[in-house]
Amino acid sequence: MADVLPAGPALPARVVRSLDEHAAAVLALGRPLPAVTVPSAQARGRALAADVRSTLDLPPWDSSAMDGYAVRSAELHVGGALEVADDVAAGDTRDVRLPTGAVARVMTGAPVPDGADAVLPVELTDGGTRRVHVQGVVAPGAHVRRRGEDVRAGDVVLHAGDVLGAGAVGLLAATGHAHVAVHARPRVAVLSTGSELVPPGQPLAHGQIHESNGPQLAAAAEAAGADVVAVRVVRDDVPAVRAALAALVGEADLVVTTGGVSVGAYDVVRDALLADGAGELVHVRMQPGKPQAVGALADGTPVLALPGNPVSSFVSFEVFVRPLLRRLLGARHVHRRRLTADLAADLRSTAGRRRLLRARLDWGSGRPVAVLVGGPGSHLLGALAGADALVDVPEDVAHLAAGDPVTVIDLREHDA
Ligand SMILES: Nc1nc2c(c(=O)[nH]1)N[C@H]1C(S)=C(S)[C@@H](COP(=O)(O)OP(=O)(O)OC[C@H]3O[C@@H](n4cnc5c(N)ncnc54)[C@H](O)[C@@H]3O)O[C@H]1N2
Ligand code: MOO
Repeated sequence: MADVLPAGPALPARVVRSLDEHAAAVLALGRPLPAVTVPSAQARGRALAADVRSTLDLPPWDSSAMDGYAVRSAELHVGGALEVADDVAAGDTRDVRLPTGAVARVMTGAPVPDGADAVLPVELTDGGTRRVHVQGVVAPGAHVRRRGEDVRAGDVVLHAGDVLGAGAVGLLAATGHAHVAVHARPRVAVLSTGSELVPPGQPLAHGQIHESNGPQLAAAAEAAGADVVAVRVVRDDVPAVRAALAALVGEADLVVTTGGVSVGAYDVVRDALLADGAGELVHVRMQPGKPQAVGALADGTPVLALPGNPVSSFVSFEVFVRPLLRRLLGARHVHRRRLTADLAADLRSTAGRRRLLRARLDWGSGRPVAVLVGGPGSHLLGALAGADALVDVPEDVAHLAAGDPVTVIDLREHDA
């Protein structure tokens, strides 16, 4: 499969890989980080390190689903009246027993007294507080939430590898877990290289541009669950890049760089990683994202070197960095969801390289239609913010027609 491009006179050799081959090689660099215990209320976005079992039945006792009266359903007759023997609000901790021939007023979420088998909603009565006039009847079991009907004590309610969304945080609290074991968040350092880069907010001289890959990658890493510990910029100078990488030893679980991995005279990340001995240059048969490199810090921390073009670094993050981050995070599902969409317009590609094209999904007709945005150039940032999907054009496809089904990578954030 993978072969090696012949090195030109001055260029180091590159491994040639398909996108999937390189993605698999990158994913193999990481394993889930060790477990840590965190307050459940702060666990959103974290991946569980172990299965979680409920400590109790849910509901923990029979409870009322309606405001009304706890009754013996057999005692109800339209037009009849019954004594209201008790009044049970939510939070009432007494053990109440319903006398024969009487009802107890109950509120939603209140315990249903022993002896009652149903709740008569207040709307089916005159709302009386001493005696209540019955205007309708209910069947046994009506409006009673049975103990344990939702969750049983000891049930596994969440699984190792689940990434916790808001619903899971609620479930942890409801099942009695103040703390939970999750994997540590991956610490990510981002290093942008380029002597042309100037921070946003500072004036640009001719030949300079604002540094945008750093903030972009940091935001993408945070959205993937990482803890971004550094976003730094280095000029195109091999010793400076090596020093910047060395300074990250012990600080990060993953280093992501951009720029300087191609074939230019000042492609310094390439040279710095090779100089450190652990570097591998890769030519991925894809566009954008062709030039890639992988290396390691002195302590073995992986370094993923992405191309500098903003769209290339964005797409490379999606298909190479993000799955590895999700693996470090401990997530069971490391890949984005894929959907089938209809292509909005004809598309030409180049057989021999996989294309990942930015698109916006139009759901107006009920099924997704992929509208390409931003054009093919890897420098075209203008429309990037409007893309919520990447159309995946296989290596061997040169033409697709409007209406053709295509696989798209769904970039929208989902829990789990
Ligand atoms: N002769 C060849 N030239 C290029 C080839 C090739 O095969 N032969 N490949 C092209 C492809 S494809 C890509 S992708 C780029 C990747 O190059 P590098 O990774 O070495 O990136 P740079 O040259 O440093 O920068 C490329 C481009 O992106 C801008 N950039 C870089 N960093 C940032 C940043 N942090 N924020 C915003 N913009 C950034 C930079 O100014 C350049 O315009 O190489 C092609 N060339
Ligand atoms: O492969 Mo480069 O990433 O297009 O611009």
